[in-house]
Amino acid sequence: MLSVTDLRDAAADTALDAVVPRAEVDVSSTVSAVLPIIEQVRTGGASAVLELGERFDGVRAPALRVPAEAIEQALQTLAPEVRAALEESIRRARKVHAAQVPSGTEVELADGAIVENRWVPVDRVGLYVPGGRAVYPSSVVMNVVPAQAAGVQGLAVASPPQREHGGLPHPTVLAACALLGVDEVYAAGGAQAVAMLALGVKDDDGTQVCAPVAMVTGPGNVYVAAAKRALLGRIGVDAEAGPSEIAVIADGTAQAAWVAADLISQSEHDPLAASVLITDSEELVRDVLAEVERQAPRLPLAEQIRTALTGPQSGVLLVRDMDHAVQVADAYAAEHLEVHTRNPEQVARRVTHAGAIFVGPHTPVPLGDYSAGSNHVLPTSGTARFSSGLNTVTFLRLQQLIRYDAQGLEELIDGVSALAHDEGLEGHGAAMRIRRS
Ligand SMILES: NC(=O)c1ccc[n+]([C@@H]2O[C@H](COP(=O)([O-])OP(=O)(O)OC[C@H]3O[C@@H](n4cnc5c(N)ncnc54)[C@H](O)[C@@H]3O)[C@@H](O)[C@H]2O)c1
Ligand SMILES: N[C@H](CO)Cc1c[nH]c[nH+]1
Ligand SMILES: [Zn+2]
Repeated sequence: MLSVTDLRDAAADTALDAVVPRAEVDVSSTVSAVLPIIEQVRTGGASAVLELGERFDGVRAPALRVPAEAIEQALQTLAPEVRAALEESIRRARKVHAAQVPSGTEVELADGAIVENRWVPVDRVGLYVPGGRAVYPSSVVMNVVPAQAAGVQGLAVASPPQREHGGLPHPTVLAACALLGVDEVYAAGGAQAVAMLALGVKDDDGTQVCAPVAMVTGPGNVYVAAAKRALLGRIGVDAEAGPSEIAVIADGTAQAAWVAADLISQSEHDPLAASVLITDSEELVRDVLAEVERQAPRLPLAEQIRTALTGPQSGVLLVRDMDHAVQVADAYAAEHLEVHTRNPEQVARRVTHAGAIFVGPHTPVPLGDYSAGSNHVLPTSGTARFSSGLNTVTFLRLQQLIRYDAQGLEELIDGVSALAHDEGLEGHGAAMRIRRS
């Protein structure tokens, strides 16, 4: 299923970012498809969101805002083993995200000259929880926990209406909200959900149904990522966390069956999901390909897995050695990178471009998808070169408080006047000198 590209003889000046596998359909090529949806929500409000749900999710939600009783009912009927697993995921995630809260600092630069750095949470955020091809209660945890750790006061969750559940979001999504103390939940998916959160929507009678948020975070398919990009500026967004990706760096010591299972795991998310093996071992390539053929057809989502693994975004890259593997992995900048090598710690520390790195054979990506304590909302499509995964700081703004007294100011009046004069902005210098006693 996976095509093999041999990079061992590639010239030293080969542009690696041009040879790594990438999907043909990406966020930029999808923005034009979501603009009319955003416009429809802007002009049509809540009823437009419901209509779009009917069109894209095949069901009209009974109401956009999920009633409190439905959330409570979902918690009451949650299977005990799922509840216990969710509670453990929440417990671990809370510990990790609490440790990300930065402390403010106050710097005294001279007598009467202080700059304070303080972290302020975003007031109100919209958290997107996917629910098209699969449902993602785990994404409730991954969105809500860092937002709460940051101290965000207003949390609104949106997740697509489910036909099998009368147009409500999936009951485990609702139960996860209840466990985390979130009661503002909307039955809305895709670009229309992002637009609803960003712009706010009213009922036909003018009643506000969803108030606008300052920021939208969360993973989703390419339509969700495109809507976040289209609305950026009106709102803040987290990294582009689109169709899932896994890259595995492996050498001849790797267990082929485990590597194959992990490559398959991410490919079941989306036909656009990407699975990439980077190895210097021809023998491992042969064994992994055989394992993929053996394992994939046994899974319920076998057809989707085949589509993802045979797409241009997936493949095997045969490299010269582990140095070359690190260069290729950096060029690919995977959402998730697994390292299955003789010295996984050493190799992992050398890779700088990856949303998250899973070190060693006992740390598979699905562990991080649900319960490792790390966050699974991670940058895709090479954006790990400049973005982080969702974290507590995503929901914080660094604000500076500048406090100078007369003595502190006096020391800088001449310097600032000189700089202002040099920029041709004499009013700036004058505003300094007027304070000279
Ligand atoms: N990178 C990450 O951190 C991360 C984490 C979890 C999940 N994911 C990804 O999230 C995605 C979840 O996708 P999903 O589809 O299951 O759920 P989703 O909720 O992201 O998307 C479903 C919505 O897509 C919209 N949609 C579908 N077809 C459309 C069309 N033709 N035009 C306009 N809108 C359309 C619909 O409005 C629907 O509600 C997967 O790609 C998965 O890999 C990524
Ligand atoms: N692998 C996804 C991130 O790309 C997260 C997830 C949730 N559930 C299963 N997997
Ligand atoms: Zn996953």
